Parts: sequence; C-alpha cells; structure tokens
Amino acid sequence: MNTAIVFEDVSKTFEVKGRAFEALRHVDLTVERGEIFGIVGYSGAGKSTLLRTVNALERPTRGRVIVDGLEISALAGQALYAARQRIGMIFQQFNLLESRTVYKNIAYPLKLAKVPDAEILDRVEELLAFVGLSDKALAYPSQLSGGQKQRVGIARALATRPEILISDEATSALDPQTTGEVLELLRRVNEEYGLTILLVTHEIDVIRELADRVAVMEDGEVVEQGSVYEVFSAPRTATARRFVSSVLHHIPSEEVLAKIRAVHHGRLVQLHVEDRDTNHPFLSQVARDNDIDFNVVFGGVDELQGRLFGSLTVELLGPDDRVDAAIDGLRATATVTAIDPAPALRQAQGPGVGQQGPIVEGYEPLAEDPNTLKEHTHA
Ligand SMILES: Nc1ncnc2c1ncn2[C@@H]1O[C@H](COP(=O)(O)OP(=O)(O)OP(=O)(O)O)[C@@H](O)[C@H]1O
Repeated sequence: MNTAIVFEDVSKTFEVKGRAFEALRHVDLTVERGEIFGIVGYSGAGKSTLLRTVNALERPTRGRVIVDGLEISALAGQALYAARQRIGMIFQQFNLLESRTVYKNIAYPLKLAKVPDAEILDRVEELLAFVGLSDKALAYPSQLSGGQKQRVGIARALATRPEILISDEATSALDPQTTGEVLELLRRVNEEYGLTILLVTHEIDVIRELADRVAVMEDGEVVEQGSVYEVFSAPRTATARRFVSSVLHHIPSEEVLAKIRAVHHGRLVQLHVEDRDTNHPFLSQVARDNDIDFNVVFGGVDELQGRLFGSLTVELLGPDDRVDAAIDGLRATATVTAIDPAPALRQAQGPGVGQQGPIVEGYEPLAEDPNTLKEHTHA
C-alpha cells in the first residue's frame, strides 16, 4: 500500500459561545508514502486543525482520516496509543520538558513505551548523533538555541521509529539561517529514515525548499493542490498566486506595471514559459518571422524540482497586424496573456483600456485558456 494518509471528506465544527464554527470543510487529500507534503495557508485557514486529526488530537465532525490503512479517527484506548507510536509530531514552540535534560527529553516516549533502558541508551545516542547534538545530551532546553531545541524535538519525534512525521509550523519561530538547517535535517529524515512528512506552514518558502506536493488551504477548504512545480509555475487561485508571488517576482505588480507603461508604448504581453519552452530561442525566432522587435521589460526564469519555469513581460514593437501575427506565433510555445488588449478591442472599449487594473487580475482566465487571447485578438 503506497498511501500514508487519506483525508476523506473531513469536516470539523467547533462550538464557539454557542455558535457553530466550521474550521474544516470537506477536505479530501491523499499523502503518498515517502513523500513530503506541505499544507500552506494564512492564519486561521484550518491547517493545524487538519494536521491534528492525523494523530487524533482532533476528531473530525464528519468524514474519516485513514493513517497507514487504519481509520485513526475511529480509534480509542490502546489501539489509538499503538497507532500514535507510528506518528511523530513536531511543534513551533518545540514543547520540550524544561526540567529534563536533552537525553531525557528524547528518551521520554521510549520510557512511556516501556522500552528497556539499554535499548533506550542506544536509540537516544543514535538520534543525538543524527541531529548533531551528541555533545548536548546533558544540557537543559534553556541552554539551547531555537534551532537546537527543534533538533531535540525532531529526535524525540523519531524515538519510537514512526513512519510518519507531522510538523506544525516547525520553523516559524526560527531565523532564516536556522530554518534552512532544520529543513535540511527534515530532508535527511525523509531520505535516510524514509519517513513520510506532512507539514503545515504559512511560509511558502518552506514549501518551496522542502515539499514534493502542496495543498493550499483557505477558510477550512483545500482550494488548490498539486506538485510544487505545478502550483508555483501556474498558480490557479488568488490565494496561491499571492503566496507564490511573495517569493517569486516574475509578475509585475500594478505599480510596476504603471511604470513600465509610462516608458514602453508598444503592445505588452506576458509569456508564461515552462521547462521545454526554454530550450530554443522562440522569442527572437517569432520576432524575425514577423519582422517586429521585442523588448523584455520584466520577469524571470526559476528552477524548481529540477525544472525551469518563468514569466516574461514583453513589449512587442511593430504594426498591429504583424504584432497580432507574432502573438499567434508565440502561443505555439508559451502561454500568452495580453496585458494590453488588441487594437480592435481597445477601440471598442474606448479610451482608458490601456490603464486597466493589475495584470494579475486578468491573468487567471487567460493563463488557463490561451484561446481567450484569440478572442481578444480577433474581436
Ligand atoms: N478548539 C477550538 N475551539 C474553537 N475554535 C477553534 C479551535 N481550534 C481552532 N479553532 C478555530 O478554527 C480556525 C482554524 O484554526 P487553525 O489553528 O486550524 O488554523 P491555522 O490555519 O493553523 O492558523 P494558525 O497558524 O493561526 O493556527 C480558527 O478560526 C481557530 O480560531
């Protein structure tokens, strides 16, 4: 069986001051064994609530959560305890026992599981070496940095040899350098111990660095999901676009676009390119074929999961009919979004069309349906 976690139509309603509040609404997600799956969303989206259903710290009001083939949301007592042994959890605030040493913190779940002392010693030593804290066994949490505390948290979560690690904002309290080190450690947890990792975060950079696949949550719902490449290279929802544009700056903001327009008076289009598209000089070819000039005025190309993608804002310079033909030519390679409408549409709509709102607003339908441009072009 290759499925680690399945959320089946999971909903969760809390009673708040006598009123029902839906924190999760019909969540369907599947996390495959061995993958790193990220859930991103703004505060209050329901990420933590969803994560906590995996080890039954929260129970769904409706739907099922299946972990390793077992419906954990229906388990109780000894069966639930046994199932939880296979799920490690790490937290934003580390949740270490302040009055115990690093060694005893990591040993704690093994003590609870009544593992013999000699075995505990071997396991804790192995884990201390794995997280790079062998020299801190006798230190207390208050003597550690944030990054070291999270390393202890990770070691403790791994103590019972779980198959799944769930992470609730594990790097959100850390500085960028320490975040990078902890993410690297989580990658090793995945690769060397083979754990499936389900992490929730509001930091899209964490997803970009670590995850294979991502789900975007908003108001208790999953609004978008896919491989990290898919979601970053072509986000479909406004929320996903907002997250992605906070780390990738390929698409000009409204203000930047206004500045571009003030200087560049040719026809502006946005070209969305993917891996295969960047292999040949399609822009100069199309310009040559149609006897026009072009000018790249904004954008960039990035690499993710070993694949390239990007967005270029390009000014096309030439007579309208040749620019129209060039746009058709570009569509053979890239997804083309018109920032400025074609001349016929400009006339039909009257003055001011060239001053339309942010490109991002017009981006979604056009990016999804390249033919929309044709309608504009031939209107
Ligand atoms: N035990 C509870 N009782 C009442 N409401 C709750 C409870 N737990 C969570 N909520 C509410 O459910 C919504 C989702 O909370 P949740 O913590 O899952 O969001 P989140 O996406 O993880 O955001 P954050 O990062 O801020 O925690 C919030 O509005 C929260 O106030």
